[in-house]
Order: sequence, then C-alpha cells, then structure tokens
Amino acid sequence: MSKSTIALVAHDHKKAELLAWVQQHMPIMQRCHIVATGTTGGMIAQETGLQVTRFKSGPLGGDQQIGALIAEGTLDALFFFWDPLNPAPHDPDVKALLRLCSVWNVPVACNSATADLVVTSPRFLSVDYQIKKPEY
Ligand SMILES: O=C(CO)COP(=O)(O)O
Repeated sequence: MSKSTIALVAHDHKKAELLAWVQQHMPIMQRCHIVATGTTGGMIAQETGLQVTRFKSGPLGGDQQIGALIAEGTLDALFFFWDPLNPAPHDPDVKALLRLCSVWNVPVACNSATADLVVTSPRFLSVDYQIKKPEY
C-alpha cells in the first residue's frame, strides 16, 4: 500500500505550534509522504529530519500548488495552521485552498486539537485509508 500524502502548512505566528505538533506525532509523520509550502517545509525538514517535498512559499503560490494536488486527487489530508489574528496578503489563496478541501472531501485540520483527532483516527492509521471522493 502506498503512503498517505499529507500537506503541512502554517502561517508565521503558527509555525512553532505546527512544529511542536509534528514532533509529537513523529512515528505517524514518518509513515506519510509530506508536502508543504516553502518556509513551513524548510523548517520541518531542518528541525525534524523528515523528508519534505517543498512547494513555493504561500504568498508566492504554494497554497495554490497544494490546491492543485487536491484537484488532482493526490492529497489525503491537509494540516493548515492558519493565523486567525493577522491578515495575510494572499488571503484569497488561503480561502481557495480551504474551499477545495470541501469541494473534494479532503480532511482539513486548522488547529492542533483537530489535527490530533485526524492522525489518531483508526481510519487514518489503517493501511488502506482512502478518502471517499465525490463524483462531479
Ligand atoms: O503562507 C502560507 C500559507 O498560506 C505558508 O507559506 P510558508 O510555508 O512559505 O510560510
């Protein structure tokens, strides 16, 4: 069975929280193929040694690159610790990424409490975990 592909993304004020969350779940992270926006991915790779496929930084199109994976059906879950207290210059991209998760029924966790529930779910941990994709 192939590894689940997950995306890790955090805005600047949330990066430390995402890193701590990743470090808490290392055995699960090691079983996943991880993709990430540029700065988030660089930080995670450097601090944890995990292999991370890095896209562009969010404001430069990274959110949209992850959105493309969703539209192509190759992303199994998104962990997006976005910042509710500071405006982002690329807010339309952020919204578009979250929207695509709803369009394609991709699990999306926007805080560590939800992220904990997703990665400890018996379904997520099963070897044949697959999203039920809507048909359009
Ligand atoms: O802005 C982001 C998501 O919207 C994250 O981008 P970086 O990981 O490059 O900081």
